Amino acid sequence: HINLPPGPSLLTLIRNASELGKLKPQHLLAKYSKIYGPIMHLKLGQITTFVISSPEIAQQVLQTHDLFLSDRTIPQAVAVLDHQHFSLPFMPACDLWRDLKKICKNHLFSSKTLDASYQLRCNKLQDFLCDIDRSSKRGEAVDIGRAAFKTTLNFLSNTFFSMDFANSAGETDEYKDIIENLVRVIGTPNLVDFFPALRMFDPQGIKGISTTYLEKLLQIIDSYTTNRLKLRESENYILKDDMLDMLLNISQDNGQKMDNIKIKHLFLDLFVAGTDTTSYTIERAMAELIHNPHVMTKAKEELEQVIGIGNTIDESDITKLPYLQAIVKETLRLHPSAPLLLPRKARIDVKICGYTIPQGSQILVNEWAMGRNPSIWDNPNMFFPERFLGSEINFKGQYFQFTPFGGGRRMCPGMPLAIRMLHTMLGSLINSFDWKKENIDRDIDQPLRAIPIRVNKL
Ligand code: HEM
Repeated sequence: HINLPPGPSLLTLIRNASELGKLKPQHLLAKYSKIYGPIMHLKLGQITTFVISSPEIAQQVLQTHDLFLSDRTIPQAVAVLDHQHFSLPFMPACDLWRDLKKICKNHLFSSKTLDASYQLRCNKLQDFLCDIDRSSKRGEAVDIGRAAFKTTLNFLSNTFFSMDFANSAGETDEYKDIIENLVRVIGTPNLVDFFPALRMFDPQGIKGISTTYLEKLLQIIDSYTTNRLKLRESENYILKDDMLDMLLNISQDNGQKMDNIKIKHLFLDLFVAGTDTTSYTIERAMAELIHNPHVMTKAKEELEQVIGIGNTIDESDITKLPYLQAIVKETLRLHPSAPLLLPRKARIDVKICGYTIPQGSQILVNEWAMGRNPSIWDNPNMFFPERFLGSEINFKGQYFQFTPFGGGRRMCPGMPLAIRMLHTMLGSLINSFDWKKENIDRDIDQPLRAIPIRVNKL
């Protein structure tokens, strides 16, 4: 006997489908949750989806039943060029996934590795501030999302390959185009995923777009890997402190664990998962700060006291800056860059709150809706970092009202690097410049353009 929770009928779903043009999926699902409750189901074509929007039920998914709910549904946008077989975020929780996750935890994102590549990121932070200084001298507005994207991309390409990917505005735009298109097509509800018979027709053109951009990025990564392999053949080659040499060493020692194909697909996922999320968070944080000048002032006061006005933030300063940390948390609460986390899939039938989640169904945790729920947060729509001061809530996956990096086995492995990038970039933007919005009538939800004014060091 299968006991499903309530949910909208097929007719309601079809009727509301047109709203998806105006509303994002998480907004529409939040509207449904208000009607049908914190665990509801939607059946469309071959996929039954469960949407969770309460911390207690999120805990059941991300912790209690994590073992059986840790596979993924694979969107067709990912199932091209064999990527589904190698994709860390989308493969099921299989042996290869366990190996890759272990490599991420113990090697790629360990404190030791991140400390070793710290100087490379410092240099990129200086380039970021120089770019903004140039705009400041010209009195020009900065497109914050684009500037943060360029720096995040170069943080990652230096941490991975010891080199800049984006040297010019043209290169930045090329990578931004590739990664934004991939994130968009992977996140777009695709009719083919619900009605596989439509696969041949690719009615929304999603497969075509994702093939084009995945191919481009795989080729770029492949050329860097091939180049490095040639360099490593030389007798006097000195190993670099980056992730590529670390993975090539693992592959040399154990070709079954790691090889060039796995390396290529892994880096692709790390670039796609790491750049858009981090730069979006920086852009939203700056939009909130410019909109809430008293928060900006308080953040500047803390930075002035701890590191001195106009100085650049060091990764080791982060723990001394509780208000800056609270700003990052508050931004992730209101603007989670993965608003529905990533879809999970039930390996077997699982019982939650007396309801059955049948094997094969998809589970979405609506992080966005929980972040704005008035029964969880006082004045949820207010940007109020103070709510996190003196609170033990963090984003490490144990507080289920706030899991912007997910939780359980599938939690984000890039979080330690994301934390370093977010705080140093945001802290330096606040401490080195005053900011004026280019167009005060522009809505807070729109992409941010702001004019920097360099602050003088004391
Ligand atoms: C603000 C920054 C970031 C946010 C908010 C974020 C958020 C997330 C979330 C919500 C998930 C899904 C977790 C789940 O299913 O429970 C995830 C997975 C993942 N993230 Fe991140 N992420 C960020 C940065 C990064 C960075 C910098 C990297 C790597 C360079 C990265 C790599 C990954 C990977 C590989 C996965 C898949 C893990 C798996 O399926 O086992 N992320 N991230």
